[in-house]
Amino acid sequence: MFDKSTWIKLPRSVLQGHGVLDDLSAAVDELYLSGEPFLVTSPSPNRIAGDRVREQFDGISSVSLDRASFESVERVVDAAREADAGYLIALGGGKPIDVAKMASDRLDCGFISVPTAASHDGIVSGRSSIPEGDTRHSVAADPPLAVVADTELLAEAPWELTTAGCADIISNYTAVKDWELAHRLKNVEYSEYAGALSQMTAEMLVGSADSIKPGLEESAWIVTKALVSSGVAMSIAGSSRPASGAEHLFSHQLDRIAPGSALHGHQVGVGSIMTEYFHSGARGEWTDIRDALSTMGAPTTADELGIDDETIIEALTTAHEIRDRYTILGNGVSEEAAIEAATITGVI
Ligand SMILES: NC(=O)C1=CN([C@@H]2O[C@H](COP(=O)(O)OP(=O)(O)OC[C@H]3O[C@@H](n4cnc5c(N)ncnc54)[C@H](O)[C@@H]3O)[C@@H](O)[C@H]2O)C=CC1
Ligand SMILES: O=C(CO)COP(=O)(O)O
Ligand SMILES: [Zn+2]
Repeated sequence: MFDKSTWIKLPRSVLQGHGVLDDLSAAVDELYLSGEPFLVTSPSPNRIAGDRVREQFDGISSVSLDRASFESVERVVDAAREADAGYLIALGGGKPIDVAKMASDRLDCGFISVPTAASHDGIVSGRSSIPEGDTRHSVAADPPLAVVADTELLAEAPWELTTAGCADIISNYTAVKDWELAHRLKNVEYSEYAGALSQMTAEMLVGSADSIKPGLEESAWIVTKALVSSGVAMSIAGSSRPASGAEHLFSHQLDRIAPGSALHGHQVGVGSIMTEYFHSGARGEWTDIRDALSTMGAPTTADELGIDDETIIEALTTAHEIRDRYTILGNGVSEEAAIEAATITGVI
């Protein structure tokens, strides 16, 4: 008997372009939702674009969060219940979007993703990435019902947020290699479609590197398209595997031991240089990853991340502990091997 089955969940609408934030209520109308909207945001996005949302949804209740945590999810669930919300609107970077994604799952309602930064590929994905104690949970949740990505707003965000988005996409190269490795060695389920889409997304972004420059709205356009595509790859896979390998484990570990030091995308980019070295050796493709990051203005060294060498080595040697996800790090790299990789690649 043929017993395979899959359920791919994707957004119904993706609006991307200049000024589309003002079409948010029209996009919501198209979804035939019932009940009141509830806004989930964080301080800077709220200051920058909160009023443009409030103008379209009279009297909308909201919560502004400082961090992504299970406690923040509970706060949103309680406040949204109190406001009798029918659906959530997530406005901001990766953190409010991840929290709203998980809260909407708990509340059994939909949410709309309104990114204010092209900084991460969780804009569209059906995963929520939430730290807790010594681990990091990649929680299955429904993807947004709609995504409203205003390239005018995204282009006005600090440039480093856009370079973080570029680096989150470039890290797909090593994430896919880790996934293939886990498939070969551990029989982890692998999707050719999701793997190919994720890799192609990284290749297309690198191919457009010359058009990714500060002050160009087209940059926000190109990067956001790539972030959407990478999120779709995660939805096809039903896992963050296509976009999250050992370089993400390294970044999650940095979040634990050096919280708030650097942006998620920048950390995974630097991680990718070193994990590519582990995959293919001194003459391997790590130089391509480093050069692509550097062309787009993303950090390639510990110094540029603002993190000291010892912390980089600690994160690299302990990254495999953060979650049960087989990668090139296997059961852990030794301190000597980590120092050699970080030194040869110029990270430290
Ligand atoms: N669920 C998923 O599939 C994925 C989740 N993530 C998660 O997303 C998070 C990383 O996303 P980030 O956006 O880097 O984090 P973030 O939400 O903390 O944003 C970074 C900073 O940029 C500020 N910001 C956002 N938009 C701005 C604007 N227009 N102008 C000025 N400041 C602005 C925020 O207030 C914050 O201080 C991590 O927690 C990561 O684990 C990342 C990728 C995929
Ligand atoms: O950041 C991600 C993809 O870019 C996904 O996050 P996780 O590593 O938590 O699954
Ligand atoms: Zn990421």
